[in-house]
Amino acid sequence: MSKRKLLLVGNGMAGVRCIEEIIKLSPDRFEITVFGTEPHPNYNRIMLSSVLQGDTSVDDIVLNSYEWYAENNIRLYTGETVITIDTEKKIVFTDKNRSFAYDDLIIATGSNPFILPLPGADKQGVIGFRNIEDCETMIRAAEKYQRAVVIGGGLLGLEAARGLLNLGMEVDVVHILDHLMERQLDPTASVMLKTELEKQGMNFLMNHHTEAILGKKRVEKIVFKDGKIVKADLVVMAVGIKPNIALAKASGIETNRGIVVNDYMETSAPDIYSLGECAEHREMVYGLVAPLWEQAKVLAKKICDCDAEAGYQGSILSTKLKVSGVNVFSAGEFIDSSDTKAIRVQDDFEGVYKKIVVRNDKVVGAVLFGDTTESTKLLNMINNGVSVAEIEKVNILQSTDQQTGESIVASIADEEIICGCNGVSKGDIVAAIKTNNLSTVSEIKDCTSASRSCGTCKNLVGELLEHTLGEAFEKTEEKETICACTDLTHEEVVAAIREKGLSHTREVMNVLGWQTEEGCSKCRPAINYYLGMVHPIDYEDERESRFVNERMHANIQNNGTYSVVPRMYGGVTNAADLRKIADVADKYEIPLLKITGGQRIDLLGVKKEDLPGVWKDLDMPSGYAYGKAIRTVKTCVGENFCRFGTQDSIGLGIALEKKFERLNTPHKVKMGVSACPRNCAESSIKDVGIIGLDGIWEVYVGGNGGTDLRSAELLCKVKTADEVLEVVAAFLQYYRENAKYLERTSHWLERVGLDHVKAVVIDDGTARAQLAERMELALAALIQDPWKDFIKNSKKQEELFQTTSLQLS
Ligand SMILES: Cc1cc2nc3c(=O)[nH]c(=O)nc-3n(C[C@H](O)[C@H](O)[C@H](O)COP(=O)(O)OP(=O)(O)OC[C@H]3O[C@@H](n4cnc5c(N)ncnc54)[C@H](O)[C@@H]3O)c2cc1C
Ligand SMILES: NC(=O)c1ccc[n+]([C@@H]2O[C@H](COP(=O)([O-])OP(=O)(O)OC[C@H]3O[C@@H](n4cnc5c(N)ncnc54)[C@H](O)[C@@H]3O)[C@@H](O)[C@H]2O)c1
Ligand code: SF4
Ligand code: FES
Repeated sequence: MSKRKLLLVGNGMAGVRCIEEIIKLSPDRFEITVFGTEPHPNYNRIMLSSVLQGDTSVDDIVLNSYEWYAENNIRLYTGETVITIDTEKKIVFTDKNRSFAYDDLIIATGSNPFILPLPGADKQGVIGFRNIEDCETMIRAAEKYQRAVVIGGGLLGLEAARGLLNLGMEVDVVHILDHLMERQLDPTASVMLKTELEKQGMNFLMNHHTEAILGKKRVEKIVFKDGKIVKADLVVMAVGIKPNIALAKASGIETNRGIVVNDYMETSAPDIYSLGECAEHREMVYGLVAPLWEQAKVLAKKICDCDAEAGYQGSILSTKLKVSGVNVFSAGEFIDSSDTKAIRVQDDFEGVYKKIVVRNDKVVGAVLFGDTTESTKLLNMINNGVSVAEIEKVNILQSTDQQTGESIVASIADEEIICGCNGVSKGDIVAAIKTNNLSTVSEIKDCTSASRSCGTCKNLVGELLEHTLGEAFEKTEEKETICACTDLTHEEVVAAIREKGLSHTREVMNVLGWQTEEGCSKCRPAINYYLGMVHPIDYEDERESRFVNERMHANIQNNGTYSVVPRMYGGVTNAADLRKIADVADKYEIPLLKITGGQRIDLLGVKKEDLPGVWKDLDMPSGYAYGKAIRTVKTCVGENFCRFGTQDSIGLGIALEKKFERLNTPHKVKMGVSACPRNCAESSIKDVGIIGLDGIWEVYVGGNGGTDLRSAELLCKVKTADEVLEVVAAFLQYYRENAKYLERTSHWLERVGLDHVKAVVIDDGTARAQLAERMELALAALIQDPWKDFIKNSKKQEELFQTTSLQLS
């Protein structure tokens, strides 16, 4: 039976979550294609506040990597916007003049920030806060400018303001009303919040109505209705959001504030569904993630023809402010009304305020400030309409452990939600712990998604783990296992491979009692690496256990094309190679040639089916730009041409690259060789960096120029290039044998310490010689260049391009 074509418009949190649910229910039912305007895979938008506040990086908030799409056979078009839908012919049209037919279509286009239509709102430096680009704009502005104004004292405005303060800016928050977060807090909590944030350095302009934004090209000042003026180098508008309904409207689908859907997320057009912030259900549009998870489950069941039961019934909203040092929670109806009664506890000494709102003996809303321990319990009471008639009212506001000495998790029912951000219940977590023998919070995160987003439920998840494991908890908590498929750590798996002589992946999994049949995308590449490292001569690399870029020998790009980087030893090229590259670029219409940071030429935008032809015509070795392997050796000009040069940096760089090329390592390894301390090859931020002085080479290790910037540390000084090669061989072999898979040299060195590495690699001559010997063995066993191997081997071509037949001319 041919698969139905499922198109998702909107590569964001709601849409992709729905695809995940669909794949769980019916993995082979659909041929899936996803379009996203943003040039990124799906990421955790919630965490942008944490990125801005410096608590995490953009790389760490990716929810579904490009590999995930490839592994699930999902065609992804990033940077491409669907502009209209022909609902009769069932075709979508994109801004790249392409059209795609569908059987089923999901619209999950989210929201746009509301930008106040003020004079001057189009000036440079006036932005919303919605995506990675906005976040990066703020980070860049903070490097150059001093004064930021955030308009809007809601959740987003306050989280943005905290981030800008962390970035060193002075921040004014302009709020139109008397009270901050009036949509979530009562006046008492709001005043306490303002006091706390003022202590943190935020300045508030309450009751201020912005009239205009002034400045030449860039914003310089803002003016208020009362004539007051404040200086501003950056203005962030956080005054609410508008559902993004442009596509639905342009396509004749019924819209109101959002895209109108029924309880099964069906729109007015046949086979078109909608969910997330763009959808309007029973006259409600939501601006938080919890409702989206419920909608995603219902829609996945509907679209897979499973019983979607009563459908989506709407959600009760709850929020937590993500500003460090401030605990604020709000849920349901938090303002008193004539038919409600409230229980309040206020402790001005401790800065704690708790209020619950009760109607007809049922909790219908709550506000907590200062101590939010009870948030999960209260949210579940609200969601489940629990009667409090028989409960001593004030006890509801006390931790269960204060009353009974027991952890709060004991009193939570199985169906109650522990992680609101990801919709994970206590029952889900307990079942995951028991079925998969989970022993850490991080394993629970991998397995269930609980604590994957804002992280405020982490403590509760930890308590639940402790409660579920009981006696066993202490013993296992600190252990960092490879993944949820096993209880074993990286070190234990490597030791077992050595001791038991295990020689292939299946054997490792069977003998070591893996809890899943096929392993997962974390353990399979790791086992494959460890087997190759332990048995360099006999082990046959398992291509299917490698990440998609390594399987393809090229880097997949955000539009589904590939980038190809040929090797240029030491960053040195010649006229013949440049001519070949130019001819290949012309022949295959390669849209972009770019010099990389490692001094190589990157051919970007190569079509998958052109890869073999490109490799054949280039007739150059692979630069391994896609591999967990030795990447580039960057060199400076050195003594041959530079007047400061003391040594032959190019010669040494080429020798290093030729010696170690194609070597598999736990993570990528970059090197640099400079011929004087001016360090033009940036040796001090390389995994291995060499700096030449008169008659001496200094060898530095553990540097990193990426997200976790780290200076390399001096390992040793040697006199000759041969000694450099020997020391580097010993260092790399020690790293290969002892680091965890996917651990960069910088993290590994921080974990084990430079002194330890020096003691083995430098001070102990015997150990160094043995390491260098084992390195020689590994180098001798290296396969030939993968591109050359590939163009000669038709079986490999078939495997690689299962669906595309290739003719090599
Ligand atoms: C900084 C910040 C912090 C937040 N913190 C929290 C929090 O702590 N808790 C919480 O519950 N919620 C929070 N939210 C809200 C939460 O992120 C959203 O509710 C959620 O992302 C909505 O998901 P969505 O898929 O509906 O929309 P989005 O995640 O916005 O995804 C929609 C995607 O569709 C794309 N798109 C739009 N039109 C088209 C088109 N025509 N063609 C192709 N692609 C298109 C958009 O570019 C976008 O990438 C926060 C939001 C922000 C901005
Ligand atoms: N922690 C979280 O849960 C979290 C964090 C960030 C964003 N979000 C979500 O993202 C969305 C956007 O957040 P938001 O804070 O922009 O929306 P919001 O609607 O919650 O708050 C906007 C605030 O701006 C104020 N405002 C409106 N017009 C104004 C004006 N002219 N001048 C000054 N103030 C004005 C409003 O009074 C309101 O308090 C919301 O759906 C929110 O729930 C949630
Ligand atoms: S590092 Fe020194 S020798 Fe090398 S190019 Fe720069 S200045 Fe010249
Ligand atoms: S509540 Fe936010 S990650 Fe769990």
